[in-house]
Amino acid sequence: MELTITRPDDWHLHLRDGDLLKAVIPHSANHFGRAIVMPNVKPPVTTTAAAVAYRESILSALPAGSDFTPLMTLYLTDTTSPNEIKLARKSGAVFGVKLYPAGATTNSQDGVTDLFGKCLPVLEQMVEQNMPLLVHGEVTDPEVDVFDREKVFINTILRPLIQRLPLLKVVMEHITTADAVKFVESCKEGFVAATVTPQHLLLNRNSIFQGGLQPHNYCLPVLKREIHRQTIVSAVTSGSKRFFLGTDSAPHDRRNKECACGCAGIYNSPVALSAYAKVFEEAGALDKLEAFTSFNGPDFYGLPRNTSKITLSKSPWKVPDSYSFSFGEIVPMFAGKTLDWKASLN
Ligand SMILES: NC(=O)N[C@@H](CC(=O)O)C(=O)O
Ligand SMILES: [Zn+2]
Ligand SMILES: [Zn+2]
Repeated sequence: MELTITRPDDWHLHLRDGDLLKAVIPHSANHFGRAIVMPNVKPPVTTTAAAVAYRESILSALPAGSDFTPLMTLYLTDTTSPNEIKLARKSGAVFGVKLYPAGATTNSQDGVTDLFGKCLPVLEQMVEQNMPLLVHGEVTDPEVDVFDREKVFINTILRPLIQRLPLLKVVMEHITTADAVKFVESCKEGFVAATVTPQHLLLNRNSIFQGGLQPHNYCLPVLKREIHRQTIVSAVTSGSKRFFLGTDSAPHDRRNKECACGCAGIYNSPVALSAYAKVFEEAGALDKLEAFTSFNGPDFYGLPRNTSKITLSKSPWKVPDSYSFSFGEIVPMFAGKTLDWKASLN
């Protein structure tokens, strides 16, 4: 069986920098036309100038002949100025501003401590400039159970934010709960949308503990109960325009995953399209796959859809146990497993 679809984009991607960037970028460039590149590198990309420089380094790390296009983002801080948003829009290189609640996830320590107290003028300028806010939607209060952090974030931050700024475009990144699905579906279409990762469509929280601790299935927001996974699958395969592909592919060196205090993040770029195809096939919704992978994202961002194509074929392939580089190793999602669908650019 073969399926030819418009080339997908990845609306949530961590490309890192330096050697790691060079190591992982071919896996994205092989399949995706564009990607929204997350700004949580060290130091974080907090200015337009830094975003433009980061973009240059991504372009120079690309394999020869690749036409992959990085879409840059700014890392919102307590001190980001409204003028920075104007500069971002003017640059033509920046397509979103990322909200990391301080301490919520990898390299979020410079993130926002008080969104309403510190960032309202910036958010108002984002409405003005039609600049989307991309949200890591979890509260950081240590009193809140780690499995409830997304739900509490929706109720205490997101809902009030949208009431206050109904014209702000918001992408709830990497949604993990039925609460998030319900919330996104309750908002005005075209203003609030969500990205969905392969892991939150195919795995539930059992997979973190199956047969012993599985660090390579640990990401944030952490995997949830099966009922949440099923609700997200239904939403995504329903054909709704509010949900689109964002892998959240987040490479970490094996040594930083398999240790006493392992990093959060799943490296899924090499397997993402195979994984999404499996989800839509199992739901009997392969006819809805292309909208999710290739239409809903650009439509939301107001960008043209890609014109080139990719073919997904039912030809089983074995995912490598790991990818080795001079500096270390990265273990991908579904390492060592055989996947049914294979993607290749036309
Ligand atoms: N998703 C993750 O578990 N990790 C991401 C950060 C993020 O997207 O929250 C990373 O940068 O490693
Ligand atoms: Zn995140
Ligand atoms: Zn991410």
